[in-house]
Amino acid sequence: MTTVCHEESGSMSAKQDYDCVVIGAGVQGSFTAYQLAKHNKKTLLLEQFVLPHTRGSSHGQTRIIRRAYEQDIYTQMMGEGYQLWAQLEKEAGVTLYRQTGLLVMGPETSGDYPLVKNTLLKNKVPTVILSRDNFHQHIPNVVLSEGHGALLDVTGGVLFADRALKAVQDQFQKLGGVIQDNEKVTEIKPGPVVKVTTSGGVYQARNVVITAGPWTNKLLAHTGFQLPLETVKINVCYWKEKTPGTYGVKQRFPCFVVTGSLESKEHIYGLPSNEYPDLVKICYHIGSKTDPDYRDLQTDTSDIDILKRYVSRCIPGLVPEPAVVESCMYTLTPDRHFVLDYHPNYSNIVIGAGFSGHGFKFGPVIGKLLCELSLGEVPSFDFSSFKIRRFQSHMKSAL
Ligand SMILES: Cc1cc2nc3c(=O)[nH]c(=O)nc-3n(C[C@H](O)[C@H](O)[C@H](O)COP(=O)(O)OP(=O)(O)OC[C@H]3O[C@@H](n4cnc5c(N)ncnc54)[C@H](O)[C@@H]3O)c2cc1C
Ligand SMILES: O=C(O)[C@@H]1CCCC=N1
Repeated sequence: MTTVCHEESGSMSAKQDYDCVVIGAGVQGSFTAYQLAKHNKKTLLLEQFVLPHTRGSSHGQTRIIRRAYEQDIYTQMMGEGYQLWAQLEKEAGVTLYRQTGLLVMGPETSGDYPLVKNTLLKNKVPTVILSRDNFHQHIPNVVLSEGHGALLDVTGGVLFADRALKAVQDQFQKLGGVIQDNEKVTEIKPGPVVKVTTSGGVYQARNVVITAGPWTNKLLAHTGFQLPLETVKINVCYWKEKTPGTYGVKQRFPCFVVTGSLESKEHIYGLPSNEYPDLVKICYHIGSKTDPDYRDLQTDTSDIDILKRYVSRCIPGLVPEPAVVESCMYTLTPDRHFVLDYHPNYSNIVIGAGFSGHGFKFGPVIGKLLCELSLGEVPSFDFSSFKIRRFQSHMKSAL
């Protein structure tokens, strides 16, 4: 059992016991805590900021959901992902997903486009391949670049991100889970019982899950370990429609990604106008290095220049100057694949990190896996691609 103490006027007063403490209430920590509570574990979810907040990676109204990926593993994980999102919609009585389709465009014979096409077809995902001749008929108001292929992942769409985070946190609390926000974890003392100190108290638990997004290495430093992670700031740009509704979610305009190649460095994605009237979200997938505690001091806007050129060339119905710019962060691994694993030195500490700018859609699947790892259960999918040992050479040089 777990003892929880709070320092009040210098004295320590005992509070509730917990089986597991989850650190970080972004999408991954919230789904992990929810799964643990579903398994009747007394779970505490700690968050440094007052919820909801906009300082990490999970805020904002929308995210893309898709099965279109270069690698089978993600396409297959999303098979279960869609089911788990639908389950949460049912439990919480809210709509979290809107199907729009995902338009994938990119150099037809090089880079990621042919890999994505192959994965979709191999995994029998409903897909429409668009020819240059019929592209305009299906997707008016978008210019397909010379040499690019185009296809539609029919399952793609928009996830209502803020609403989803609230829904999963509410369900967690309904199951008896406890959220303590405005409590920053300042120390982790590993051991058979892990001691977690926050700005508000001291907690002990047999199991801890670290889902701290861009702050992961700051927390892991307390355990004498570092992952090869890099945090980057993304300028989240919204572009005004010249004619309102041209690219609207109600007009069934799809989400889209432009895949890159060695020759074409465009890694761009967009979502239909929805959350702000007449504004389409279009971002560049490569950001500038930042410290999560000083995100606003990173003022590089070279990504916006790339986007302006792309918008004026390929999305002619938009004003090629962003009307709104917000901020968000990616936590990148060297290979852009996730970290889902036990701490290398402490088997009762589980780490979920490095979601590399594409983790939101997987939240329900990742929560399930991190819960299984924390409970010592056999994982329901093969997570070998996400293990820490793949970074052996990076870690040696980092330490
Ligand atoms: C601009 C942008 C667009 C994206 N688009 C998509 C998309 O279309 N589709 C998609 O699937 N994914 C997308 N992603 C990626 C996705 O949003 C992230 O992978 C995901 O949100 C990561 O969640 P997380 O829980 O790991 O991190 P976070 O959301 O950052 O959560 C970590 C939490 O830990 C808390 N924390 C950290 N340190 C402490 C501490 N010491 N004590 C207490 N709490 C602490 C933080 O405050 C934070 O709330 C996008 C990301 C960005 C930035
Ligand atoms: O994860 C996603 O689907 C989006 C789109 C591609 C780039 C990053 N995030």
